Amino acid sequence: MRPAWRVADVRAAEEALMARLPEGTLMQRAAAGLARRCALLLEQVYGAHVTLLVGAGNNGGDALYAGAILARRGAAVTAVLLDPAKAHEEGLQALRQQGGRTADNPPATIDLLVDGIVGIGAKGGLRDAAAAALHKATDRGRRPTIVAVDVPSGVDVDTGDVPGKAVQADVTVTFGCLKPAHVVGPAAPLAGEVELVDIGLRPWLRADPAVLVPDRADIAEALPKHRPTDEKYTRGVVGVATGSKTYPGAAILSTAGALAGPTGMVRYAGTARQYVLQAHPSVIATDRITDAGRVQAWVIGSGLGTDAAAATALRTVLATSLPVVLDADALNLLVDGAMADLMRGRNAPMVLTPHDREFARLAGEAPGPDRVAAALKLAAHTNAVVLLKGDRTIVATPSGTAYANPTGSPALATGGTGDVLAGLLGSLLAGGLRPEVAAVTAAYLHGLAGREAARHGPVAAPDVAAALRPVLADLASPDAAAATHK
Ligand SMILES: NC(=O)C1=CN([C@@H]2O[C@H](COP(=O)(O)OP(=O)(O)OC[C@H]3O[C@@H](n4cnc5c(N)ncnc54)[C@H](OP(=O)(O)O)[C@@H]3O)[C@@H](O)[C@H]2O)[C@@H](O)CC1
Ligand SMILES: Nc1ncnc2c1ncn2[C@@H]1O[C@H](COP(=O)(O)OP(=O)(O)O)[C@@H](O)[C@H]1O
Ligand SMILES: [K+]
Repeated sequence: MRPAWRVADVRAAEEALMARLPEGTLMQRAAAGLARRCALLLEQVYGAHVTLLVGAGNNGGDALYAGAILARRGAAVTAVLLDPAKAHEEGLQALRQQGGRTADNPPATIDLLVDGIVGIGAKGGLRDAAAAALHKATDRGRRPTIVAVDVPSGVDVDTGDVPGKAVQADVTVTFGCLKPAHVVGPAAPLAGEVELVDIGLRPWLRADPAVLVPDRADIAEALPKHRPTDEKYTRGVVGVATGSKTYPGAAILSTAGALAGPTGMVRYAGTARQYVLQAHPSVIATDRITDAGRVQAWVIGSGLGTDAAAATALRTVLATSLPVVLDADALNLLVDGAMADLMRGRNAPMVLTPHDREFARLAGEAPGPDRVAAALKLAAHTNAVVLLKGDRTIVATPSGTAYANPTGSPALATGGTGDVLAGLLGSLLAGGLRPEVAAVTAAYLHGLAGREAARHGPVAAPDVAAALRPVLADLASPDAAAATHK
């Protein structure tokens, strides 16, 4: 897992580390890493045109020192100082010593633009002067490559919110550790590719990380391995109570998701039985949950409806002592609080899988700018693991741990993909994974499947279910456990 820390924790670690080092050491380390990446992005450093947007703090200092290194190697470096009186003095001196210059406006030619406007000291969206300079530097025939220093300026570093104008970077070079804005919320895609430069901070980061990001090896390790002694029941059986006469597609899609998972059998219980059997002959299907036979976990909700029969189905599932995935209409049925006693009485794990509108109905308010905090709050309140869907799906546990999925793809923004996710998640739960591990694994695989499906053209939900197979095959290959997230 790759951890991300909040600003206050980064500041505390920085202070502890700086106390043992000569002044300026950390900035030198940061600037060296930044300059190295900038040089790699330029075809040739000598003669390249580099512009630095330099703000009032140390973020601008990093940019100036990196600019000095590039200028020493022959780049034509121009610094646009957004607040000349507050620009990092020693950094500016270093740049000038290497032949760099300052200008009021971005020059006509820019190969590489370095965003040193603001880093972890940011408050609110980009200020007008910074936004205007950014506009002048980027709104031109050939947009320069943009490297953000530490974070793309204008984002909220702790939440990943983007409250106003912000930089869209191609690459972000960050120092010491990841921050939440690199991995959650609308800020994450603005960071582009994120490179973490080691400045020696890690041993001093003593607080719990704000959020954890799984990589490929984590997922490969979490997946249950088939054993030669296995038979269908030892691999776990998942029960799927989804769909209805009105929405049979949801039943087909959630069972498709479940069939791609690790369990040895999928049981379906509901009024879309005939449709499910037609689509998936290996499913054992009944009309009612009470007739379904033994399972190790239930998935309930997608396309179920919210009528009396749906409420009875939900009560039946909640009354079991089995792990349960609550999706879509099952979440809507929880809103009026009629099931609150049943929820409270449960010892077995529950995973709630809301999208933003379902979250708002359930929590009484939209997730808002801090999606991690919102998901954690609902998880604590319901004593369930919450999987809050989105580009960077969040998984939050009642005990306060949060994960951010890195594999999301906009290709998944199409009807029915959530049903596939719920089925897969149920299978992972029935396969014996802890609920948060099942949720993180399902979101990761689902995102990869969205990407895989998108390689072949426009994506519909059945394509995502089908793409889970090559994705799982790839992960199960012997070298997957050693690989890191690409
Ligand atoms: N931590 C570490 O280990 C290391 C940290 N390092 C580096 O230091 C950086 C943090 O530096 P920092 O503390 O000086 O703050 P920083 O982000 O430059 O911002 C300061 C100024 O920006 C302004 N400003 C605020 N909001 C704004 C907005 N929305 N739009 C425009 N401007 C805005 C505001 O100005 P003011 O209000 O004062 O006029 C404020 O004073 C960090 O990100 C990393 O790059 C590395 O060198 C080494 C190791
Ligand atoms: N822009 C996006 N980028 C990445 N993933 C997305 C995006 N939009 C939606 N998704 C994913 O697609 C799925 C949609 O689920 P959901 O909203 O429940 O759809 P449905 O109810 O139609 O099945 C979720 O897994 C969500 O994380
Ligand atoms: K920046």
